Amino acid sequence: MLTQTLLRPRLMSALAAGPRLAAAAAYSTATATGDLAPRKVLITGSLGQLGAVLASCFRGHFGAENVITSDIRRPAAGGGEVALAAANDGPFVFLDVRDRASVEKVVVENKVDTIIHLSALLSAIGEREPQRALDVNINGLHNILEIARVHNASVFCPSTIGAFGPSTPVDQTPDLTIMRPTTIYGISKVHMELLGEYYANRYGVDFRSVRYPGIISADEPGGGTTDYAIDIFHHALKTGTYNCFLHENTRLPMMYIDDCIEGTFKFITAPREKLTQSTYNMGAIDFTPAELTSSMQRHMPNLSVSYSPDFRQKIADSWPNSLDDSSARKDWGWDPKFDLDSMVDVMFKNLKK
Ligand SMILES: NC(=O)c1ccc[n+]([C@@H]2O[C@H](COP(=O)([O-])OP(=O)(O)OC[C@H]3O[C@@H](n4cnc5c(N)ncnc54)[C@H](O)[C@@H]3O)[C@@H](O)[C@H]2O)c1
Ligand SMILES: C[C@@H](O)[C@H](N)C(=O)O
Repeated sequence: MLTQTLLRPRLMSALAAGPRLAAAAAYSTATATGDLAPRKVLITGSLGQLGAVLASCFRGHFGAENVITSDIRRPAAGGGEVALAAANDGPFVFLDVRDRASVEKVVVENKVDTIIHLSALLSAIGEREPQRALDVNINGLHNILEIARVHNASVFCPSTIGAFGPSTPVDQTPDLTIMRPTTIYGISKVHMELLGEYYANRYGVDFRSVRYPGIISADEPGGGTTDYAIDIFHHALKTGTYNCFLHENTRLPMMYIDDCIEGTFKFITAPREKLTQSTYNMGAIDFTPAELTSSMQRHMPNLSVSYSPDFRQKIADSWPNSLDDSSARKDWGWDPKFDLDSMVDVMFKNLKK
């Protein structure tokens, strides 16, 4: 398997250009597996927690002008440097994924061949607004798959540990198992996994998905159940205290953003023939709020955390403790690097900056 790490001239000039561009370019060193042929990429939901960073990674490899970012909102002041860069460092268009004609126009006019479909309502916000979650997560996906079928584009759309449910085996949850989620988010993601596979088998669409755990980064999270693991850092640095919305012993699978981006880029660029399934578990670390607190107390011995579980506790209780990701490791070389302590160290380093 051809593996290459590229530190492109574009990254070198971004680093020379100053801190904002350098922040955006930081992810362009991700490793590709195999196919680095030129691509024309459309990313939906680009201003969210993952989209901004993925856009930076793809622009670093394929050129800013070849990666169109899009969202239903404009980058807000205070939305973070990487989110601003996602909109400002290359083409950005306003797109509502529920509006098929608008998405299709962008794909056709720009000869897009790769769609990274990130627009979604996450687990907690989905339970607050189930009808809007259905609309965005289901109708948006239908539009993307149809456009990909008609215009011969590949699709990457992430799934989640939220696709599992209370009857799923909780430890080392395998790729193929009982999937009866109880949130609208999880139901929409199981639908996405199955429909994507149908489009692959029936129409030959190159559809790929991974089940991410909770992703931890310095950027603002989008309204999920794993958000506590980000919020806690911000509160700790501002006030030295945090009131966690999950119970102290709630174990969930998690992953640091650098591993997420590195793995996602590897997966999307992996040769098709290496893949034996359309959706893969992507595990990394797992911990409880109490364990995260202990690790953070290495930096802040006086950090004080209290616990007031709310409606998100029920969601968390329906998800796995840890994932079996052996197929991802075997098929396309998934190899996460961050453990709990190294993730905490880098989060403090970045946030203090
Ligand atoms: N962040 C995580 O921990 C995590 C874990 C597992 C899976 N995922 C998946 O990764 C993807 C991205 O997640 P994220 O954390 O960046 O989410 P996010 O909530 O931060 O970003 C989602 C983006 O979608 C946009 N959006 C909402 N409705 C839209 C519409 N109608 N049209 C176009 N855009 C719309 C929002 O404005 C937002 O910027 C999602 O599919 C999510 O399910 C994320
Ligand atoms: C796990 C993931 O899908 C998201 N962070 C959520 O909690 O909803």
